[in-house]
Order: sequence, then C-alpha cells, then structure tokens
Amino acid sequence: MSLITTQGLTISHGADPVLRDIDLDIAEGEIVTVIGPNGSGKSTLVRAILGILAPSAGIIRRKKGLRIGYVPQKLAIDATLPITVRRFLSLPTRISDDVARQALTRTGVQGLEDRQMAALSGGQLQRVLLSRALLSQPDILILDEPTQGLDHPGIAAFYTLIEEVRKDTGCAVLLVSHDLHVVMRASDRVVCLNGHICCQGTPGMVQSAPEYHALFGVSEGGALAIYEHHHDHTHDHIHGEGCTHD
Ligand SMILES: Nc1ncnc2c1ncn2[C@@H]1O[C@H](COP(=O)(O)OP(=O)(O)OP(=O)(O)O)[C@@H](O)[C@H]1O
Repeated sequence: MSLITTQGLTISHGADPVLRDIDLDIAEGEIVTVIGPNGSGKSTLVRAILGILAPSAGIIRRKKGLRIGYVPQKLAIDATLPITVRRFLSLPTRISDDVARQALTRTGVQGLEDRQMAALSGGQLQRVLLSRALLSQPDILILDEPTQGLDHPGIAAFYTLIEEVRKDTGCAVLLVSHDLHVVMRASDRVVCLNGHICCQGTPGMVQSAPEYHALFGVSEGGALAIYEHHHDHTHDHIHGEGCTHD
C-alpha cells in the first residue's frame, strides 16, 4: 500500500521550477534513497512531502492519518540557550523518563539524558534526533542527509541502525544521501534527482546499469562521485524519464 504518492509534482522558488514532474511512490516498509548533486532539489522534495512547501503544479497524496517522523539535516541550536537531551525529547510532547530512556537505548545513545544538545558529537546528535522522530511511532521516517559530517564507520553504523529500525517497526524510510556505497547496500530503491527524476530502480538495477556508471562516474571516487554527475547521456531503459538536460 502506498504511503506517499506524488504525480507531476512541480515546485518553484519564485518563477523557476526547482523540481519538475516528479512521480514518486513510497510503499509501506520501503527504504527509498534520493541521491543527486548539490542543488538538485533533494531538500525541496523532502519539504514538499512534509507539507512545508506547496506544489506549483501536480499533487501529493498521503495515506490518511499518515505519521511522519522527520530527522532534519541540521538543527539550529543556540549554544547560549541550554537544553538537555532529556528536555529536547519532551518537545513538543512531554514524555516520561522511561519512554525517554527507551528511545535513547533504541538508537544506541543511552545515558545521554543530561547532556547539553549543543555538546553532542555529530553521530550522537543524529541518533538523538532519530530517537525523537521515532517517538510518534511513524509510518515513515524522513531523513535529510542524516550522515553529513560522520566518518565512514559512523555512516555505516547509522545505516545499520536505520535498517534495524525498519525491521523492528516496519516503518518506511525516505533518505536523502550522498553516501552512494552504503546507499546501495541499504536501500530497496534509489531515486536519482536532478531537478527531475533522472532514473530510479532497485540498487541492483541501478548499479549494474552502464548508465549508473555514466551518471555517477563510479570509481574509487565512491561516495564523492555523485558530485561528478554527468549529463551527456541517456538512460531511459532504467525506470525513469531519462535525462533530458545537458
Ligand atoms: N527558499 C528558497 N528560495 C529560493 N531558492 C531556493 C530556496 N530553497 C532552495 N532554493 C533553490 O532550489 C534549488 C534546490 O535546492 P535544494 O536545497 O532542494 O537542493 P539539494 O539537492 O537539497 O542541495 P544540497 O545537496 O546542496 O543540500 C537550489 O538551486 C536552491 O538554491
């Protein structure tokens, strides 16, 4: 069953569309990863799905009563305004100490209750944000570049955690990521965005397609290859619309 469907979704900031004609379907329990170069509209897509940005054309359908758990790209924490992890977890809905303890244990950061949010490491912060997102028992977790700033072991550990959470709770996951290698391992489906959907498919399909190699310049460059997104190609036979840009 579909949790979120977009059809012909177009989002504009001002006059120019940033995203064009996005047809996307996210099913229950699916891990979908959106990859694309800087400025390709990944965060814009997430914000549209969250309902923060209104479409200038097309539609977004959400399953009735859909619960979304959102893990933002970063958190603007004012270092001069102290807030502990425990208090942060109780915003906006107050939770018991037991629930807070369980939530932190679930994501492997037990015992951090009394720490200041501003004092957490990047990896700890991501896990605390994930703990909070899971409190509402979401049908879908949406994570915007959750592993930015983490080292390779940290990235791999975070993806393993996401897979465990999916297994335990059955929630779907929509991830925005630049970490191509781990993305390939952890995702059911990869969507390549560059203002429109260039291509999408299972990691196996995408990875074995010559178009994938052309798209991402896959080499030892690995995780950074996404920034070398090449546009002088077509790849219509992967499920997608083909890249019409140059
Ligand atoms: N509020 C806004 N007003 C005007 N333009 C915006 C706004 N937000 C985003 N944009 C523009 O929309 C385009 C897509 O931005 P978006 O943040 O969605 O890209 P992204 O793929 O998430 O990039 P990155 O990988 O750098 O985070 C960019 O050209 C950006 O400058």
